[in-house]
Amino acid sequence: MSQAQSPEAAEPHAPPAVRTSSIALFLDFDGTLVEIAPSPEDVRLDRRVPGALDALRQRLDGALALVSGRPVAFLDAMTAPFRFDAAGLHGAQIRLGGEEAPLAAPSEALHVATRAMVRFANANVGIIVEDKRQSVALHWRLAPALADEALELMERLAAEIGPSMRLQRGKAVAELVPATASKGGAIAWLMQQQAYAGRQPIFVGDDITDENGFAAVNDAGGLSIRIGEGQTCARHRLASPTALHRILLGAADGGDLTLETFLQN
Ligand SMILES: O=P(O)(O)OC[C@H]1O[C@H](O[C@H]2O[C@H](CO)[C@@H](O)[C@H](O)[C@H]2O)[C@H](O)[C@@H](O)[C@@H]1O
Repeated sequence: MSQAQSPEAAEPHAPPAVRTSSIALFLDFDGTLVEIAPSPEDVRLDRRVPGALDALRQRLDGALALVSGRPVAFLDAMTAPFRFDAAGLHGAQIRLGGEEAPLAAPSEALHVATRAMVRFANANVGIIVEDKRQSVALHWRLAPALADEALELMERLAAEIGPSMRLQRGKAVAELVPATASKGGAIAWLMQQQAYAGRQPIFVGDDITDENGFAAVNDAGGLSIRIGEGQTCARHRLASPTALHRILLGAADGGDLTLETFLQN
């Protein structure tokens, strides 16, 4: 793994000291556990990974969570038959120990915005609307020439909705997300809960949506790891989801599970 370069992390960072048993592991999904695919429903998770995550969760006494822009139900479908602690919808939805706080119903303003997004998608081949109820995404990966127009639409819709929602950019996507939700906030909250408290967090992500998660683990003295290229405040990098799978499968198979395990790849 290489050291990441960023404005705030230009110097190489030594890994923080850590006890073997004291890790809390947070994993993003798209671009991290699975390769980016042409459209949201095309992703495939290596079938060895769910079982490996379950084994790791046991080794970590439960301190393992998925932190994603996807709904928790989607993550469950991907990792079946296992269900993990999860922060879905960029932190708007949290399930801990099987318990999930109820989500507020989406607002009428979000419905209005969703209809505008659907009209835009119907008029433009390759544009996809992903309606996750409390959060709605507009994808242009299959219509890259429409990126500027799609983003302008999303900026306008976010402004029309007002302060209850914020615009979250991602890889060939922009989403309307509840304004109070963030991956960093979700990780910080989980770190205060019994299974996680007192451990050193590791967060692996790949995207602009993961940056405040990286910042949260940096603040907590943990390990931030970005998959792939791009400016980041993560302090370390891995090349690909496959490189992460190697680490997870090796650790699940009884290999080392320390901060160094993540840094030696
Ligand atoms: O937080 P994540 O787990 O990384 O989720 C972020 C968004 O990922 C998905 O979109 C991205 O992946 C798609 C499948 O590879 C790809 O087609 C798309 O271009 C990417 O932006 C997902 O569809 C979104 O709901 C997530 O918020």
